[in-house]
Amino acid sequence: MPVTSTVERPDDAPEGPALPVNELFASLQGEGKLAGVPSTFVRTSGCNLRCWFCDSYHTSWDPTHAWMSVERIVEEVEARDPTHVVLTGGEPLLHDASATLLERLADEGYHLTVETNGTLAPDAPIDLASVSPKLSTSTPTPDNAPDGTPGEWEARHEERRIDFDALTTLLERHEVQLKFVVTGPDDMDEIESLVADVRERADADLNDEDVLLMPEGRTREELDATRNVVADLAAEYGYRYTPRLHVDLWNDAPET
Ligand SMILES: C[S@@+](CC[C@H](N)C(=O)[O-])C[C@H]1O[C@@H](n2cnc3c(N)ncnc32)[C@H](O)[C@@H]1O
Ligand SMILES: Nc1nc2[nH]cc(C(=O)O)c2c(=O)[nH]1
Ligand code: SF4
Ligand SMILES: [Mg+2]
Repeated sequence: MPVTSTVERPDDAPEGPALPVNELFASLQGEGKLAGVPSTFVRTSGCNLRCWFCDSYHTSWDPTHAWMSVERIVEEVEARDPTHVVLTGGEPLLHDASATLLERLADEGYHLTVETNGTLAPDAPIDLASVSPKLSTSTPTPDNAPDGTPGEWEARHEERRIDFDALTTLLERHEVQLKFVVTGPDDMDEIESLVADVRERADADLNDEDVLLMPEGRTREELDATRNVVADLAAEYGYRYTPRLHVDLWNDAPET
């Protein structure tokens, strides 16, 4: 199992700014306040966290990818003729070249969403920062980690998962949605406390309608166990519920 937090750049990577790309595809935005909007997705590989439930295993626990120059990525995006582009991962903001890509895509006039775990806040043009801070229930343990032995990742994940400086910087610079992966009612105290802390520290407002509860689940069957529980929690606490449309529609098949 790889234990690197980023992915090595090989000698034969393209010259200049380039990114390790796990997949690039057109679909509907499945999550958040833009759910349902046709969008082109660029998924980078490599993550600084290791959520036990990560639905993108091949960008975190076992990263696979091809290195693509930023110019080639822009061409592949243009070929799909989108209005909305979503940069995701893995953790896309780990890579310096993500800012370069976002600048190039902003020049082309696309609406840019970045899906991020909220531990990094580089200066980059972002129309919607879709921030998913990781709760304590995301931490890998020997019982739930994909290979049963999280080893050093349990401590590393726990230490890194919340960075208030990054969270407040994102909120002050961009339109933000905070999208929590919810496993059940026991997550709510932590969410309430995190939202209160962010509000206290940030020089920008965070409305309840921009706090989203998303059911944990990689498959339709897993969502069957969480969807209604989480929808009821959203109604009870006054936060927004977000579905996982790509799981409901396509069971999270690759390139959806
Ligand atoms: C694979 S992550 C990539 C972006 C970034 N690393 C992050 O975690 O926000 C994309 C989105 O999927 C969510 N996600 C990952 N695994 C999930 C699961 N098993 N159930 C629900 N959401 C999940 C993340 O919280 C995030 O909102
Ligand atoms: N359709 C679709 N919508 C998404 N929204 C966020 C995604 C992600 O993996 O970041 C995602 C994804 O993987 N597929
Ligand atoms: S932060 Fe995102 S990409 Fe990284 S392990 Fe967690 S869900 Fe997966
Ligand atoms: Mg996904």
